[in-house]
Amino acid sequence: MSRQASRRPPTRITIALNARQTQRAPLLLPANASTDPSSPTSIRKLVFKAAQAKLRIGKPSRVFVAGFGAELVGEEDWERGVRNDVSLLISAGEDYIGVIRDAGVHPKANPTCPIHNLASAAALDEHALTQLRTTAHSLPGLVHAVGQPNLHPGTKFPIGAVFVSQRWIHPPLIGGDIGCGMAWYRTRLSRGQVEGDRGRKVAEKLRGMEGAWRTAEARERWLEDEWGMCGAGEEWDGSVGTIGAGNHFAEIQVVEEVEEGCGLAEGEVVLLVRSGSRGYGSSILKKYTAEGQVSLKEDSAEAKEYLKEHDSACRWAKANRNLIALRFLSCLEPGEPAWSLGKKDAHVEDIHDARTKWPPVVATSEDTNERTASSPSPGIDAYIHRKGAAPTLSPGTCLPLSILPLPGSRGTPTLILAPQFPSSTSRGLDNAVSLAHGAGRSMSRAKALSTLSQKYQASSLLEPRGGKGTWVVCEAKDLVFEKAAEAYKDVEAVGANLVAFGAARRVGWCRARVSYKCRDERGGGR
Ligand SMILES: Nc1nc2c(ncn2[C@@H]2O[C@H](COP(=O)(O)O)[C@@H](O)[C@H]2O)c(=O)[nH]1
Ligand SMILES: [Mn+2]
Repeated sequence: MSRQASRRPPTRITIALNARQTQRAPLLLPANASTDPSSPTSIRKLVFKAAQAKLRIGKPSRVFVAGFGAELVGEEDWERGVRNDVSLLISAGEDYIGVIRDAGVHPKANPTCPIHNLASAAALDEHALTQLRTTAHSLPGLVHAVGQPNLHPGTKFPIGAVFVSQRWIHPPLIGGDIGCGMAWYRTRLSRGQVEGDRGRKVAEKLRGMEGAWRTAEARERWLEDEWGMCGAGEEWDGSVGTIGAGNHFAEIQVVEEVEEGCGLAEGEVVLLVRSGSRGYGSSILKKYTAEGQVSLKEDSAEAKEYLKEHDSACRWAKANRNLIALRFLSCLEPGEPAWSLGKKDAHVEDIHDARTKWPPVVATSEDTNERTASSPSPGIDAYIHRKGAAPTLSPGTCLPLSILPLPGSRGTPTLILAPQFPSSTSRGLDNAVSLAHGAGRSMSRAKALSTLSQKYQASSLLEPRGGKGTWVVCEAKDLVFEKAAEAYKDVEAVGANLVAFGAARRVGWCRARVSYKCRDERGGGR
């Protein structure tokens, strides 16, 4: 077991008999258990062993996810299906028993919901496409679905997808990382200070980013914005200012090329932060899906509460990104007065707001209140659910955001995209006023770990080579491979899809010099 794996918390699941679901038992899965069912240390073996001992099932042979009925067969199924608090039903060979508990989920609820697929044939993942179609046609109230070119499979619902609904809200289509987004922050560093071997020195300076920031009072103050407090209590607020798991990162990038007037300048050094609402967002998702429900009726008390909490988590996520940036920039630019004040306003951010009018109304800068001729009818209230996608309109004003980042991976470029609203896309309606917010995975984490750890020495993935790559701070060995550049789709192809569709223009690109994921702050070096 690696040192890092032993430090990761175990996954809490429940196992139950498929044939008699009242017979159940809790089970803790160690972090180093493998999702590969053929491995001697597989989760499947642990689950079967526990089922024999605790549930007294003679010959367990099949496993289903309770409430969904999805069978866990291959490695990808195990990787997607096993999460904290999931209930697995163990079968002795019989088919899944039980109703699909999702409130309002009917296979033909929406047979006519239009689906726009922005991905080219080369990037298509059949499983993700099936999830996109099934979701669009089964959840109530969906009026529009979009597969972005970063489309890839999720546990049940796809990632890199946008779903627009009326009268219904579907929290799982947003997921647990509510408000996950990106922001570029200006730095005062010059290109020369981060180029080549100097990048290593910059990486060395990045310390003190892990763990709680300052005191509980300081964190509470940080979580106050123009609308008041968005703090969620110490259990969650303790992690504000930390990057967290998943594909989150903070990266020092040089703007290699950019069109004038976009808000970034060629040659400048920027910090790109990607993070979300950490444990707070996932606690909200859990709360509203605890009974296995997927859909909330817009006028229900639950839906109203969810929206309130969703908005608060979006504000929390934004405060989190700002604080991460503060922590980084105060290492890099000690004494910089703007940073000692805390918040620096020179940044571009994708802002999440679920509510909108449908069809969307793209405002012009001349008059943000007047509808453009392109919007065919006064909109009706709708909800845009984005997972792995970013909005292209600023909430409130409905003005187009000038630029959005499209990060590839720690070793490949981040494209600078300008959202477009041509009539060929019905003024942004076809792509649901959203763009892919990353290249997306081409390999599951498990596959990346098993194949890339055979192919590369970890150290070779942590340094730039031949003008490519970046200095990487990633002191968790598994993550070196799971997040290697090869585990992601080709960002240029994903960007080209968006451009070909008419959803964006490529106005420039950045290359990372230092990419920060996590540091072992208990004394270990790289
Ligand atoms: N520039 C970087 N891009 C990265 C890194 N790790 C992942 N990524 C890209 O961003 C998205 C993350 O999206 P998510 O919704 O899956 O969180 C991912 O698809 C990659 O394309 C990185 O270290 N640097
Ligand atoms: Mn996220």
